[in-house]
Amino acid sequence: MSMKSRIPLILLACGSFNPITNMHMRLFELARDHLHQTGRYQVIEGIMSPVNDDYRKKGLVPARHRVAMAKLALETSDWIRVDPWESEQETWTETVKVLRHHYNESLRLLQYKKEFIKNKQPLEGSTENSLSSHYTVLPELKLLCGADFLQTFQTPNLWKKEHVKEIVEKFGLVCISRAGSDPAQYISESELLTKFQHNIFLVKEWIQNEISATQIRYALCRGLSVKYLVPDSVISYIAHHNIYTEESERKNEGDLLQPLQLHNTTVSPLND
Ligand SMILES: O=P(O)(O)OP(=O)(O)OP(=O)(O)OC[C@H]1O[C@@H](n2cnc3c(O)ncnc32)[C@H](O)[C@@H]1O
Ligand SMILES: NC(=O)c1ccc[n+]([C@@H]2O[C@H](COP(=O)(O)O)[C@@H](O)[C@H]2O)c1
Ligand SMILES: [Mg+2]
Repeated sequence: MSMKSRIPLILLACGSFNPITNMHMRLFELARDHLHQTGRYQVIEGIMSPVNDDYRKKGLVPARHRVAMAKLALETSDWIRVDPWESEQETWTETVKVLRHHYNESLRLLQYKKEFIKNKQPLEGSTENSLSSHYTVLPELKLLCGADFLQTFQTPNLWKKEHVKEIVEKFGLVCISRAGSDPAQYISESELLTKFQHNIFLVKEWIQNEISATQIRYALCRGLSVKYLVPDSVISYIAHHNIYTEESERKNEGDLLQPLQLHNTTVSPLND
């Protein structure tokens, strides 16, 4: 199958990115390699979507900083970008709705490109660009995550069942291995995930590491080095704005709307 006849695919990663780490960016690289090796897909774009401040996870610093850090980190990527849409909404947005938004955006872009072709106007950069070689094919949009994310599907009241169904049935998942998580087991334990297994891509990271944003924040609070774990540009930004401190780590502490209770309480503004 030539690259041209492959299905164009967009990867979307949702999370706190508090702060972005080298591993967050590696997720995209690992996923793209894996999908290309299937011979069926061409990954055309990666989107990182930092969660809204209203998610109220402990230690979550303002989205403007998380977005700014992700932008700095992704300056060296020619295919991954950060999208602030989710972080700019009035409240927290459930992940399936973020997927729907970006799916609709890719539809709009396709319509726009088709208009250009109809009017026989030359499409900007249409000769070499791999993005525009697919301008008449609707891309698939898949949710990119780590194996611990898959595990949260099992947490009571955290995800609506119809949302999980829509994610795996309509969109699809690409899940990267993570120490301490066994995604194949989570799938086998879930009737729903088993049913849509064909739409869940499990990717093994052979070069194991255990970078976690929480550990990065702890190191920063203690004045320890995080060099080579997050990009230098992000380290400078953190130092310049003094973002991660003991005080920032106490943010949302004891909040009744901690993520684990998202769908558990009637007073939560996070419910619809
Ligand atoms: O400690 P926290 O604050 O939870 O930070 P984190 O490193 O888990 O990072 P996020 O929650 O922001 O994760 C965003 C996504 O990245 C995934 N991810 C982060 N670090 C990873 C790692 O080392 N290996 C595999 N997946 C990872 C994670 O599963 C989510 O799907
Ligand atoms: N019901 C839902 O849609 C739901 C529930 C819990 C977390 N999430 C998302 O999963 C991600 C989890 O990120 P963290 O691992 O940083 O907590 C966030 O993007 C959050 O919005 C979605
Ligand atoms: Mg996490």
